[in-house]
Amino acid sequence: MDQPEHSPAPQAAADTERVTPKALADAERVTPKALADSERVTPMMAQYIEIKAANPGSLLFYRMGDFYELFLDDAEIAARTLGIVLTKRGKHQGEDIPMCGVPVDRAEEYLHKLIAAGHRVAVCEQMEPPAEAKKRGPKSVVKRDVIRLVTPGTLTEDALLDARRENVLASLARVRGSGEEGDGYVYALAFADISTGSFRVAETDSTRLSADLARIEPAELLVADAVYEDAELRPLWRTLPAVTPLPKESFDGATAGRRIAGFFQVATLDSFGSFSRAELAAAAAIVAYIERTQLGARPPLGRPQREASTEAMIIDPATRANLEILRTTTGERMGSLCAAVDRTVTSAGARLLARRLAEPLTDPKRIAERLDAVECLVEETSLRAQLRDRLAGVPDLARALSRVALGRAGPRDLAAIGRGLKEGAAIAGLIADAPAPAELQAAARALGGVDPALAATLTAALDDELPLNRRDGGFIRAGYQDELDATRALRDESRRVVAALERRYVEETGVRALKIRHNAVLGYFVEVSQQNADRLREPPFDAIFMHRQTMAGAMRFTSTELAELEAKIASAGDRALALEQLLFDELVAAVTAETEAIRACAEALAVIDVTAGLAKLAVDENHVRPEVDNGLDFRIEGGRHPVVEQALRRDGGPFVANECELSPPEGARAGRIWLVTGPNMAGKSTFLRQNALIAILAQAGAFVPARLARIGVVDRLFSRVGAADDLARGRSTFMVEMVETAAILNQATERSLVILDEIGRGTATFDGLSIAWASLEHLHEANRCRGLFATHFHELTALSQRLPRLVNATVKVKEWEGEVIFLHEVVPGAADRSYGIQVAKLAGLPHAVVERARAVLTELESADRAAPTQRILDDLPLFAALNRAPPPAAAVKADPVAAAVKAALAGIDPDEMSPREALEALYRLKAAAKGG
Ligand SMILES: Nc1ncnc2c1ncn2[C@@H]1O[C@H](COP(=O)(O)OP(=O)(O)OP(=O)(O)O)[C@@H](O)[C@H]1O
Repeated sequence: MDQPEHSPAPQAAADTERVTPKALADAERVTPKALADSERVTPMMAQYIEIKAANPGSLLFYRMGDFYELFLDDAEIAARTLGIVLTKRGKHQGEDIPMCGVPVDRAEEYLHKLIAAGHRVAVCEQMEPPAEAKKRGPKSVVKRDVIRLVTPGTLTEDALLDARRENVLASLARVRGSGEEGDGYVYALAFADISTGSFRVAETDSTRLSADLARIEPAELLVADAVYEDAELRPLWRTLPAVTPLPKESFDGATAGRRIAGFFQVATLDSFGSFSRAELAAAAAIVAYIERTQLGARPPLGRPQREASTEAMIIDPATRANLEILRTTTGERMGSLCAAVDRTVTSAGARLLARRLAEPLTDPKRIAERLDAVECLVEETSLRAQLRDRLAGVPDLARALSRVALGRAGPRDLAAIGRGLKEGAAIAGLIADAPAPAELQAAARALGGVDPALAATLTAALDDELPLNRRDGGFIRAGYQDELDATRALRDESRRVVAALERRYVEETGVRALKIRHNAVLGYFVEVSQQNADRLREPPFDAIFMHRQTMAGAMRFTSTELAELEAKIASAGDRALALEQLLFDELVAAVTAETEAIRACAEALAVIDVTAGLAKLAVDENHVRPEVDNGLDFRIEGGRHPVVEQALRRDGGPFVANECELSPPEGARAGRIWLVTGPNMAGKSTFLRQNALIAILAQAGAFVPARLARIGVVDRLFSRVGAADDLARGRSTFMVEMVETAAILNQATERSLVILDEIGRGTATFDGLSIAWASLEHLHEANRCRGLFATHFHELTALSQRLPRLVNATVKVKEWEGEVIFLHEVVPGAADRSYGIQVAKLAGLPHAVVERARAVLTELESADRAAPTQRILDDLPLFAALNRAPPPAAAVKADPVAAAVKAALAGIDPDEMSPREALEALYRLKAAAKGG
């Protein structure tokens, strides 16, 4: 059948309804009512202005026919961001009105670009057909309303989302606290992903706020106006993609509980567990914002889960960036820890894995539960393979469910839920037959929580090939409903009757080129060429055919018979479509009734996918189960860097495994610090990072790239590796380095793991050496943390004489015919030189520069480099600055000089000495103090 020849002209309305530029520009300043009353404003513009003013801060997508139009500033912003043509729509008082438009069927693509560029968009739809408006009079405008605010944190469409990344909306509440700590405020974060339904709350404080935000990675953060304006916090906003200030009422503690209860349709929050005032305020702000942006539609949010502040390993933003946990420093997934260990086969699995890596656990019991599950699937090879096979066919249940709940679903979303539930049931069966540990059993139970009849109904109701939109119809399977089948048969039969009628007319008139066609304006009509038209206008045919339209070269007619047939076809087609819409609503209702159970099912599938993926990784990459307990050990044997190892393998090179022992020495109550020296390019940074990554993997519940790993839970992980400017915050490279070092020295505890790479490098040698020296002493004596400290200041190795838990380690190299060969092997001891010049030569520095550098180095080395170090060690114990008790007795005992002086003093009795004997004793003491 022919398509309609043209659709109603989308621009027609704009042509007739003139826009007043000044009025539009004033839209946010002048009351809409006043403007609407003004005679300069057409009814359409009055409507536009009113809607624009009601949605400040958003670009307005104003629906006109097949386009969303933008006007004035909105148009200029959109045209610039989207790279589309900016046109003009009329003039007023000499001013042009800028305008641009995007076609409705490509709106998602443009929305995506605008949101990614940090804008928010109010989508304004026509709420009635234009014909309806006409009935109210020629000047009436089509009713329009904003049906949704699209913001970075409230997206649900697949086209707008990254399948493998969560899209988190967070809110930060601040209330006055009673405690003296920090800045006197209590903070809480609430964070939800409305595309999947997760919803959590956690308390935080001013010192760990940035670490928590880095962990949560919100796409959009909501804060109260006053918090937004806080000068102390402002720099933090710049690190986030979008921050939305809201009036303080959104965070009002008095109404928070009621608002949350209202959203979840419960009378009280008692069954939700207990929440602090700040937590309630944060959760209420999220709920209110969702209601505002979704205009009443309710996404399938789970009840807010409360997180204890000690639940996750704290990792500050700099450490996350340095260790490239979810993304590399250049922002790509490829090359990150997450990409290297991800073997999941579903996007929900990939999202959960990223979340687990972003927040490793600190409770050995929960870590062991995850590890038990991974271990089970490491051993059960065939179960693992079967699970992964099944999982590969599981669609993104959570996101489909969210669209269903928000009324944005198409037939494919419903089918995805049906398919997901069916696969889920099969997966639950596989696990039930296996000796599965608690975590997998719990997941299998969740999979069994959905009524199997739902999946059966969805499969029976929905066709195999489905249209994208419900309004297109044609998605209900034949045989599902008798009434629909009968109506469709009538519709299709009628079409055959049209074809038969056409054949009959051809025979009766003898006009072979006669056609029955269809368009939106005329409906069905008979069309013949101009030459044949006269035949139909003569008796006897003029009694049958009535002239409708003359075209260039063709003439159109209708007949009573055709009109009757048309009515029958149209009504059957409409009725079939209407029946399908009813059935669609019924299916939506059936799915919505099971929201909680389906969400639990989606989560369980993600858990199984992550577990099976980690098991596959462990087998493929030869990872082992780490032992994680509440002690202070950190012993890694045969440790490897998961990312570098895989990269080297691609290039055909072997990775050299290394040991790391930071456990407390016999009798000590704090762990060790390794001082790693070694030539450039030897592998110091790789070694440092690999141990941090092993800690993250172990506490996330994954097997680790090592032969053995025993780890006492790490509460906070710090790393200062490499240096980068933070020009946005006005900090130089060295300043950034010092700010990060300060945070470590102020916050690291005995339970922490600290990775410091070449601190003090960014300033003059002696300044740098002194800072590195004092920092190392502080870490050892005050923080007492486990740590790895890589440096090119060889002078620091002398400190191990004085600091009992400091161990020197170096990365081995071989020198051969003046060239340096990297062995990448970490061994006890100190490096004697840097081989910087050899590395520079390898890098292709001009020959003349290399030779000159060698000469300068020889000069410099002839000066005695050890002397100043020895003096600091002997005469200036920097720990005195710590204002703490003297070094422990063990340290004194270990120092032969101190022991000799002590022994000499013990043999002296001043009351029994002559002046000469006293003078001799003094000389002996002086000699002993010099180590002589
Ligand atoms: N254990 C290892 N086995 C094999 N190759 C390694 C190993 N460790 C490092 N490498 C290789 O050596 C390169 C240099 O490593 P890395 O950057 O860690 O050196 P570095 O000692 O920190 O150097 P610099 O002091 O110049 O910063 C890496 O890119 C990697 O390819």
